[in-house]
Amino acid sequence: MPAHPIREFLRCLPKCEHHIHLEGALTPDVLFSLAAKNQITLPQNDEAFESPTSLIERYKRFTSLDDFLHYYYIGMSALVTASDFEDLAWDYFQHASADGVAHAEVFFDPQAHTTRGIKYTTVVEGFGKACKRAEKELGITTLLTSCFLRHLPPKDCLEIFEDEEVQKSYKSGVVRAIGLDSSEKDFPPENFTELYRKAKDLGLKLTAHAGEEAPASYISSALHNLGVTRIDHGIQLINDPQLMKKIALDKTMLTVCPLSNVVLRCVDTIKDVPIRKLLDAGVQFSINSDDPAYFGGYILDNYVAVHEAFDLNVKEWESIVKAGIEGSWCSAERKDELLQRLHRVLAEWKGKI
Ligand SMILES: Nc1ncnc2[nH]cnc12
Ligand SMILES: [Zn+2]
Repeated sequence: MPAHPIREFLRCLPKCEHHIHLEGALTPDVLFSLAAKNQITLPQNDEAFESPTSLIERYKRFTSLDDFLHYYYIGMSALVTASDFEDLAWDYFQHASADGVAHAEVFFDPQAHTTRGIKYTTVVEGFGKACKRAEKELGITTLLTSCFLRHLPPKDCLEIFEDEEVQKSYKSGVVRAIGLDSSEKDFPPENFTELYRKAKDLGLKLTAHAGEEAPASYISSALHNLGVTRIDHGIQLINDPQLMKKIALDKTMLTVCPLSNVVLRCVDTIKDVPIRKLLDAGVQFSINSDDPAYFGGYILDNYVAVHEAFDLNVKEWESIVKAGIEGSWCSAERKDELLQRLHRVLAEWKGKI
């Protein structure tokens, strides 16, 4: 028997990760070494940037989503070359593989790089190479999602969406989905209706962060005005029972990020993440890491934290992992393969936990 049987059981489950910002996998150590290599000056008037250790300490004291985003955008300014992006994503995929991730749908923020003079093609070349390598060497199927920064003017988002290289990446299938992220309050989904209409016309998959800090009305707006088929975070859904019923009925998946919600103070403790309420209401959701280098854990740490807080039984874990597989944007064959793998793992663990 392994020393930590529950952790090992959760590791063995064929997990799908749907909510991980690749830039959020940039650890303080890598951030400092890239900044030195690329001659990027980190803020000198903020003592958090004295060393990787002081940065880690600062990450323990985030007060809100915006407080985190301030550090997130500074951190990613150290990324310059295609190989910086590739190494970052490869580091994430290795962690994901060690945690038993079978399929990973990963976000990146093009505008956070193009607005500081990095070419979109550089970013996509690096991330794309790491995705291919993860498929080949780790057996993880992948999907790249380009997120738009909602704190920027919608016309800027449209402009980058229409850029020739960006369009090429969609049409070639290197990037297959769009998302909406960054500061949430005061930047409602309906501002991006035209962008999402155009993305839908291209056949891209659609998701958006909604109901992380802002109210459940952001979730209904993302569904109705943007036509998304998935909601990132969505924890405020529990404040709108009618909408919760509809989301359960439609099998719209939420990508819940428990450690993130605690660190960014959307909830007080993991026990306040509405896992039990979502399960009881029959809402489909997956469990994800969001920004693992900033929130103290990768996907398995999130699974373990949920297990410790809610003491879920095997049936409940089966339904969560199954929802993640069924809600993934991979092929029907891949879903079947993962469902079969899930059944094998459950059979192997029967009676052991
Ligand atoms: N949790 C989060 N919410 C919104 N935007 C983000 N970008 C990276 N992490 C994010
Ligand atoms: Zn996120």
